[in-house]
Amino acid sequence: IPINNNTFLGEVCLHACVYLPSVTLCSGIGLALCERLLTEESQLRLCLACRNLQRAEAARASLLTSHADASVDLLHLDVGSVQSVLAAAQEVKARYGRIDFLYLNAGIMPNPQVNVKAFFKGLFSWNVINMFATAEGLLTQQDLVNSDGLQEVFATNLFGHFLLIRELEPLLCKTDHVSRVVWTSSSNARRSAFSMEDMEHRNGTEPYSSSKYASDLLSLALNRHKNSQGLFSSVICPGLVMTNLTYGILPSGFWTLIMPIMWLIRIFTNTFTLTPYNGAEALHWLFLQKPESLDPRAKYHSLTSGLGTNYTQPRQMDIDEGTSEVLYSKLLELEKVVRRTLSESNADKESDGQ
Ligand SMILES: NC(=O)C1=CN([C@@H]2O[C@H](COP(=O)(O)OP(=O)(O)OC[C@H]3O[C@@H](n4cnc5c(N)ncnc54)[C@H](OP(=O)(O)O)[C@@H]3O)[C@@H](O)[C@H]2O)C=CC1
Ligand SMILES: CC(C)=CCC[C@@H](C)[C@H]1CC[C@H]2C3=C(CC[C@]12C)[C@@]1(C)CCC(=O)[C@@H](C)[C@@H]1CC3
Repeated sequence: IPINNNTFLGEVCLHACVYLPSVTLCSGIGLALCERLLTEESQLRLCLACRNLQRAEAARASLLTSHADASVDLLHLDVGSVQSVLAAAQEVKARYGRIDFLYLNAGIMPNPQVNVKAFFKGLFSWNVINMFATAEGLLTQQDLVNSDGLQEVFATNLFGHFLLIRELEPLLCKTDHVSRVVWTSSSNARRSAFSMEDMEHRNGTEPYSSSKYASDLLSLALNRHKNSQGLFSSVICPGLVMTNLTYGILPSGFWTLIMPIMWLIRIFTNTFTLTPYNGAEALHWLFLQKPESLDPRAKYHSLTSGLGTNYTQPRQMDIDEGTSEVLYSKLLELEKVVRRTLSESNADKESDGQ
């Protein structure tokens, strides 16, 4: 089945398996991306990996409404749980022979707090555009420890994805085939929010910013280690998109009030993509690119002009090889620890059951 006009996947392919770790019920950047990919290439085989199968079923139904012949599989995956990631990866390996695209889209920002004073100070400063694009200095979150003993934001936004890639290496790293992983990072990613001594961000108040910076570093390391095995990694920022994540930052009535202002600001700020469709621009654009033509040090931004035209722009990330290598080694170490802990606790459960 010819799957698209781009040569990087080969002229003929049995099926393209595009794998998406999260989709929100009839909304969100993940679902918008699925819509756009199916519009681009109806022969794709999508697998929606979601923690809530009811919502996943609804997302699937909405995709099939507009693409009746599409092939859309579902998979249960809570990317914030080690056990769930391992089980989901087993299932993927049993179902599919290869993966062309792995979109790492799941992300959380729990208990966000806006620094109102900093917002009004920023509003009347030269930094105002940057503040609206990155929320630098505006947002803090309260993180929790999950049942694996990991910080929840780190586990969901970074480590679960890392573990998934590690587990899926047999499908992603094939010498005769090119695979792609795409991280939905953020322009909120900031070097100063990340500390190698505290990569889980146990002691800070910006776990979201820290986890997104870590994903930027990890993508660089993955390219260094895996390009020779046919795996290519890229990073995007969708801009400011109105989704559940953003609505969760302020009370809903407040958003209704400021929405007209947001649309007004959008005329001057191309990072205000606002709709999930626009936010998925860079994800969709990457789907059409040859991996060798991409810059491993660039973050690809979805942007929308004042006139409403969508485009993708690469911007250099504030990352370096040395730091990315140290993070990669630390993640491999942590992987060993969580695997050992999990097998010990499974052994304990078995002996308790006997
Ligand atoms: N909105 C924005 O302005 C920006 C968003 N981003 C990033 O874009 C990505 C998508 O977010 P967005 O669409 O905005 O927000 P949504 O909250 O709409 O989507 C986040 C998705 O992640 C899923 N998810 C969260 N935790 C898990 C988990 N443990 N296991 C599996 N899936 C999970 C959610 O599932 P469920 O449906 O079950 O809740 C949801 O579908 C995130 O990584 C976010 O950080 C980056 C920059 C800006
Ligand atoms: C009136 C008050 C006190 C605040 C209203 C505006 C902010 C809530 C708003 C300004 C910049 C926005 C922003 C994001 C969320 C909402 C803002 C803080 C993001 C953090 C959402 C998630 C991301 O990853 C970023 C890229 C966004 C950057 C800008």
